Amino acid sequence: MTGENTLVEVRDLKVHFPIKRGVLFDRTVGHVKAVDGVDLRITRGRTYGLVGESGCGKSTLGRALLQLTPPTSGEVSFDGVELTTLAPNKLRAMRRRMQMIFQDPMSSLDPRQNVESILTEGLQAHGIGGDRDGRRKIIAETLDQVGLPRWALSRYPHEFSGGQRQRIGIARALVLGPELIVADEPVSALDVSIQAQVVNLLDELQDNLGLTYLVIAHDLAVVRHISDTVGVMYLGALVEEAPSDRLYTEPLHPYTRALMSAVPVPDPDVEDRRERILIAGDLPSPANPPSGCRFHTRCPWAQPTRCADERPQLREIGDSRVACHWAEQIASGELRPHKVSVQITRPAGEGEEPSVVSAPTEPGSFV
Ligand SMILES: Nc1ncnc2c1ncn2[C@@H]1O[C@H](COP(=O)(O)OP(=O)(O)OP(=O)(O)O)[C@@H](O)[C@H]1O
Repeated sequence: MTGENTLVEVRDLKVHFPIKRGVLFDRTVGHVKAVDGVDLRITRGRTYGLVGESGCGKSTLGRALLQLTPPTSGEVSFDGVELTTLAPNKLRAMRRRMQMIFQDPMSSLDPRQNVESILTEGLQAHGIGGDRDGRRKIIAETLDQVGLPRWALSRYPHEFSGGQRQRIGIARALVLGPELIVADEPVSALDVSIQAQVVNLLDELQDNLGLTYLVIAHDLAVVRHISDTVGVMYLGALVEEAPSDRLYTEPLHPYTRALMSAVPVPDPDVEDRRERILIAGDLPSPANPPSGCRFHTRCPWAQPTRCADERPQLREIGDSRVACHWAEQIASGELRPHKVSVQITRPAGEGEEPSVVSAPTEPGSFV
């Protein structure tokens, strides 16, 4: 049952894209299983961060949640209303309450429209604000909220810096008074110095307006700062979900452990001696995912039983949810990793190049 504070609930969501072949007649020869059975809940007023490497299905999940990409199966409820079966006119009205922010505002903003026109468009489409004066009032408030000056209204997207353009993108979403914002890589196109400003703005807007966020990012640092809960995706499915701090201090799934081991540590001494878990092999194709646990082909802890033939479901361990048959035994050290390289970066001495030393892992050395 949907809890009182749950704004979004996703159940067994799948998005399979057909792979077509043929010159005269399109033949479906397979499916890219971009999202393949995701369950998650987003609490009202909170931020859910979604991480995972490129191609794991994060953007497709975000778009399917907003019904911008039609799901193949599964359910998405928003404030208790099932979206997947909603009549198009009702869905349109619902869309005002769910907005999206994109990675690259330059490609998502029409270069021929000035800022006023960009912000007016949505208001008109949804019949918000009444007459011109009413709309202007809403737009002026929105500009204040995102920290853009009034003179911005008559300017065009190319006249702004990357950070300011992202503020325009945020204003375009905000002007409609949404409750949920799906932010797909909101800062990854920006200079590092600007990223923090935009992340802080999103934080501030959440505090002031009670917004709920789904933030999609490959950068674990961005997600950690902003998220209450983080979900880790691998090949179309969640492998772990936990309160943000818990995920970073006690990752339980082997894939999460590997991702975390790649995050730089601010202390240079620790950083120099930091061990990295290297995941073997390439990301398998989502058109032909491995049987059983999708990660078993690359997992340093893969076991001869269960992993290859039994797909692990997300199950609760403490306040995390983990899709690994062996999570407890891995956490306790009972199971040791195998055939893994640990990489230690040695700092360069004077006149030397920094060197990377790879060595076979002592069993359990990074448990
Ligand atoms: N419209 C589409 N038609 C066919 N395949 C698609 C389509 N959109 C995405 N895919 C495929 O689905 C998989 C997941 O893509 P998606 O963009 O959701 O991943 P992602 O984790 O957001 O990656 P990135 O960060 O690179 O965008 C990829 O293999 C991608 O090629």
